[in-house]
Amino acid sequence: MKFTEMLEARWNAADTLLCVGLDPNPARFPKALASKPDAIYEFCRGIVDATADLVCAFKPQIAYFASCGAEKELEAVIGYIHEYYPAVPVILDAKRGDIGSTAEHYAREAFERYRADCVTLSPFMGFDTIKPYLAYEDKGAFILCRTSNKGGDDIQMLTVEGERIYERIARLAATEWNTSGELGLVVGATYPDELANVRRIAPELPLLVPGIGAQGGDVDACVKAGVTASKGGMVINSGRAIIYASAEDDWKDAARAAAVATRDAINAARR
Ligand SMILES: O=C(O)c1cc(=O)[nH]c(=O)n1[C@@H]1O[C@H](COP(=O)(O)O)[C@@H](O)[C@H]1O
Repeated sequence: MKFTEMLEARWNAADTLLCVGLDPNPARFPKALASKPDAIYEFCRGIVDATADLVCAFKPQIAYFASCGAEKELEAVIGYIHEYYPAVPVILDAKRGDIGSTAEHYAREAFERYRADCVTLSPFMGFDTIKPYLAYEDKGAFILCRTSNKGGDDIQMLTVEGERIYERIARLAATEWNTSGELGLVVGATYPDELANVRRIAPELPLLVPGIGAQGGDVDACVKAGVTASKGGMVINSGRAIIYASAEDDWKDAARAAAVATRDAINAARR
């Protein structure tokens, strides 16, 4: 099944646009896990089990695993999601971008080694660096467009040939770059005006929207700005605000409660 079909099916079946970000930071783990050798895997598995019915996707961030030498745990977490929650797509947040011959290896890493359904990519080096991922016809890729951080202004807001760079990226991803039909865009919840603009340029593309929760993005504003005509089309990510809702013994229940509240706030905003 293609990534976009899987996402569409999940949006409809579970009635949720929430994505939980798996950004495991041992310094913030519950005390009960701190001394365990497989703490990263156990933490992610606990969060996955506590929230899977509430999400349209999980988004593991590769740096949190790689910085701890925990690539095997990342493989295992993604394998666990596929085995126990096969309807939930996994977006590997790797933000890759390199020349084609190297990109082929990054694509293999994401889709064959880690078995992700989708990956995040930087468009900075141009279309030939995106192409190797599109060769995996069923797999998705979210292209960075208008990122949630302040420094995103430095380049993404520059005007070139009458349009902002983020607008050009949105237009390319919606048209000539989208040869597989599996592209989406990353747009921060922290910039609802630009989010609305991206939605005008790309009326149907899936949008991965980080920046609610710990980064303070407004749920209501971002949902109203980013939904498609049929009130969907968004993968709204929250990481820290959900996965670190408690560091006590109730960490799984607290993560679930935070995820329920976030999913419900998103759904209230789109109805
Ligand atoms: O591509 C991303 O996921 C991403 C893009 C962006 O513009 N801003 C952004 O915060 N992210 C990622 O989204 C997650 C946000 O996590 P929280 O701020 O904890 O909800 C992190 O994994 C970031 O790396």
